[in-house]
Amino acid sequence: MLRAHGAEAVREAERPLLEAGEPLMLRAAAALAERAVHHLRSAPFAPQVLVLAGAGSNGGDGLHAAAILRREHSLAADAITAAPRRHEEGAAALEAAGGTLHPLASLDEERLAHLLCGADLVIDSILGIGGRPEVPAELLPLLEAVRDSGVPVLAADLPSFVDATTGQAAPEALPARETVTFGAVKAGLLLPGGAELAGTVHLVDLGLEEHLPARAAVERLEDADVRALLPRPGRDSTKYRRGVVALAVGSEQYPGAAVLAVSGAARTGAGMVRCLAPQAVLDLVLRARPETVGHPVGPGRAGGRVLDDETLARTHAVVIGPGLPGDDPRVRRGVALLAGQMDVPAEAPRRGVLDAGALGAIDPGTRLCPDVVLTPHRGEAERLARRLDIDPDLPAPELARALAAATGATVLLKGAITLVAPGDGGPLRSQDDATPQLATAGTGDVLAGVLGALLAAGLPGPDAAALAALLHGRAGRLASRDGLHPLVALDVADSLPEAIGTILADAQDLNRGAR
Ligand SMILES: NC(=O)C1=CN([C@@H]2O[C@H](COP(=O)(O)OP(=O)(O)OC[C@H]3O[C@@H](n4cnc5c(N)ncnc54)[C@H](O)[C@@H]3O)[C@@H](O)[C@H]2O)[C@@H](O)CC1
Ligand SMILES: Nc1ncnc2c1ncn2[C@@H]1O[C@H](COP(=O)(O)OP(=O)(O)O)[C@@H](O)[C@H]1O
Ligand SMILES: [K+]
Repeated sequence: MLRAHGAEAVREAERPLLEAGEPLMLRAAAALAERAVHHLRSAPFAPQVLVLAGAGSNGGDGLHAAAILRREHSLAADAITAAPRRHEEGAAALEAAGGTLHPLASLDEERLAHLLCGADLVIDSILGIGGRPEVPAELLPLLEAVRDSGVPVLAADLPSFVDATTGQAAPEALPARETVTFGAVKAGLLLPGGAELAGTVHLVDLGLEEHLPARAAVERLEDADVRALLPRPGRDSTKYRRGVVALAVGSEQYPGAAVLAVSGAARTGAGMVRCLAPQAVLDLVLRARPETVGHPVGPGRAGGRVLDDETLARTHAVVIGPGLPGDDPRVRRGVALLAGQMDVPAEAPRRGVLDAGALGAIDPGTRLCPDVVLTPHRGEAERLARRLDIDPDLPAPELARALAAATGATVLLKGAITLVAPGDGGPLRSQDDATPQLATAGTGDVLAGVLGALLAAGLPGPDAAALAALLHGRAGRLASRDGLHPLVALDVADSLPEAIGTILADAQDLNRGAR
């Protein structure tokens, strides 16, 4: 699991080390220089490095790195000082190593273009964790020139003009090929804004770990977490023990959503998938997925329960919403079931997914638990926020958190980066596994099914949600050959087994699973 921290937590963790006289900046600079050398390994003869240096400690990192590149790697490294002041110690080190510092104010357009023309790598060390997401006017031409030059950028600690805690970024901030981050991954590198600019994140150990708070600000599941979390069938498994998921999905208007959600659940390894839908929808579902257990709903049954007590007691999670109009009786009943407002046996499921049409049934009085996951995209999240008297314009992390706090449910906010705000107030999860090819109708229905299967298997809501986002994203990447070609939603469901298998096989511990 990747654990990221905000600026304050990092400063607090650094404090005791700095007080003990640990040379943190020199360690950071050495690591930065090493990564620069790595990036220049296939550069032409006598490559040149240009450091953009601010006046704070981030500038110090860049200037010391340039000095190390000169002293220890005999590379031509010079700097542009991007603030009226400069980091004096770093500047002295670079000058002592024979480097040149060009004050930005002394460079006209032509001279700047000339410097960039000769550069093989730019190190962005204008601002680090002290940075705010606004670019001063005098720096705009510099950033534009670097961007236009196409020279690869290595960011020191985090891309400049990104908020290390929230990820908010100035629109003019420079995208990096790699970010060499010091001591701890910064939360802003995993959140929308910063994540798009960071490139690959390379963490440098500065010995901060034991001083960081036990609780991260943002977490991200990685392959090893999938292997730890994903339940695998064993010799004593039965279809009931693996988890039974019931999906109230699909209507006359949107029958296909049922096929997609059911396929997502089945392909994730649910023990049994029940589908509660009108007969015409069930016919379609059964043609595509004959293993589905159908429960017809419709005229004459609209007021009554679809699953009897015994069946409900042997169902472990529900998915309500894909392909349902807001006034469908299954929505009202499903939300009431998950909110504990229905007269059902104690074993009836209180965990599940509320998606699409079901999100409209949540009002200020709805109290849910963290094992219920709401799965809005941005538009749905904003509509829900208005109904719950939450500012719909909040940045995504705050919006997800506010919706979770207001409902008690876990909120999975879909997007290029999918955020999960746990209903119990636990650390925000941020998953960046997807491809823009997933931006096509119906892929969200598949996600709801994946999540339903994981909840039915017994995973806690926040883990199930982050894991579903990861598996769905990976399946999307497989189905589109890493974003190369278009996909349709059913391709995503069909790629789930391979996505899962590839992650599990990578651990070479296949014999732990079923044989
Ligand atoms: N504290 C430590 O022990 C270590 C810090 N290190 C580096 O130090 C960095 C933090 O250094 P600083 O606290 O000096 O902060 P920065 O170097 O990030 O920023 C310097 C100052 O610039 C100003 N500023 C912020 N946003 C601005 C904007 N948009 N336009 C113009 N000016 C702006 C602020 O006054 C800020 O304090 C880290 O990111 C890391 O790179 C490393 O050397 C490792 C050790
Ligand atoms: N630009 C994008 N990059 C990566 N993933 C995306 C992008 N746009 C959408 N997605 C993903 O595609 C899915 C779309 O879901 P949703 O909007 O609910 O679609 P639908 O309602 O048509 O099923 C979500 O999982 C979302 O995270
Ligand atoms: K930086």
